[in-house]
Amino acid sequence: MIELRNITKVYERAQKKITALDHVDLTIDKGDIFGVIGYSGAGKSTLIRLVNFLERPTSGSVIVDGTDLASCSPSQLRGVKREIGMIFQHFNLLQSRTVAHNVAMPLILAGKKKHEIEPRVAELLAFVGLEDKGSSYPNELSGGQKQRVGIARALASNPKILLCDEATSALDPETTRSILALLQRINKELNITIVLITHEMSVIQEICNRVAVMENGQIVELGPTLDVFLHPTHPTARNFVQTVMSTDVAVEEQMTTNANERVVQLEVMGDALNEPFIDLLGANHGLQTQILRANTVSVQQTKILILVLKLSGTQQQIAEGLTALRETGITVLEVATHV
Ligand SMILES: Nc1ncnc2c1ncn2[C@@H]1O[C@H](COP(=O)(O)OP(=O)(O)OP(=O)(O)O)[C@@H](O)[C@H]1O
Repeated sequence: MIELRNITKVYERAQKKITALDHVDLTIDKGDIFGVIGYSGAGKSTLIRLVNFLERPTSGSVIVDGTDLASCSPSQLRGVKREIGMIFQHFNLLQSRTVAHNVAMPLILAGKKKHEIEPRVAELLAFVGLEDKGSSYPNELSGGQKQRVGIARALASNPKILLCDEATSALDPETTRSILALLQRINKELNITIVLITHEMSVIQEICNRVAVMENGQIVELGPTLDVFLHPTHPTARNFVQTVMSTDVAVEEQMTTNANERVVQLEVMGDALNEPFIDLLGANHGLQTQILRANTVSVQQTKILILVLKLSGTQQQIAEGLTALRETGITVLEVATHV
């Protein structure tokens, strides 16, 4: 649906060159809620603004729905852009216009007639839960309500893609959750592909099915959100994951002094969560189990239990116990044998 091919973007300011994007390749599929995360200056805004050609690449191609944007005439480009809505951190509403007028803006600009605009605006306001706010002004609304107006406006021209530029960064956690739930509805009910940029891993965790981690204009980690959460490889990805869950196994946890001990990390999800697997390690395999650490985390409504266990028993008992765990569908990572 969206392809960025070998994109480099260099800004020139006062004869200084700043490489904001450095040979970026990225494919975002139809139906994705795709998250881009990175620290300030990583290149996230530049990347998202390329998708609707608010920025043009210095080199490389931006392909949206099969169309190479560089090859479009101005009128073709306007057509492509109409299919891409965008919402912003600071909402970008016209303060002197009513909520209804703000939502109607794209329709007015597209030359729609009043009798078409009014029912569409009412429908959009109802969709975002602001049916009674049409005649209010933006400064009479809360931050969350303002973002709902921004969302209604972005949806007015029936886009296929919605770009979200730090859309929840100015909102409190509760309001953030309600806006993220609205974005999920937009993705599911309206079949709109969503690309969002954020510096908060909790946003990625809540709604994104795939994520790219950026640093210094490059994508340093890319994959399904669950994979990146469970097995981040790049230090920056690991740092972001650690803002919402602990992943490192402490040094003391890795120490076992006995050849008949093994420290393992288990990742348990789905049906395996209902199994008495620790009891079975004792009952069926004669193993003693000490829980060193237990964490639960939810990624996109999937609950995961992460356990670090110290198992004590003969080598054979341990091997059989680990096989039984794997057969239950549990992922077993061996943290350490003995030192
Ligand atoms: N219009 C511009 N002119 C010059 N340099 C720019 C411009 N826009 C961005 N940059 C530079 O490009 C780099 C990437 O910026 P970008 O805004 O894409 O990063 P970001 O990850 O979105 O950061 P933030 O989270 O702070 O918005 C930064 O070094 C920034 O200073």
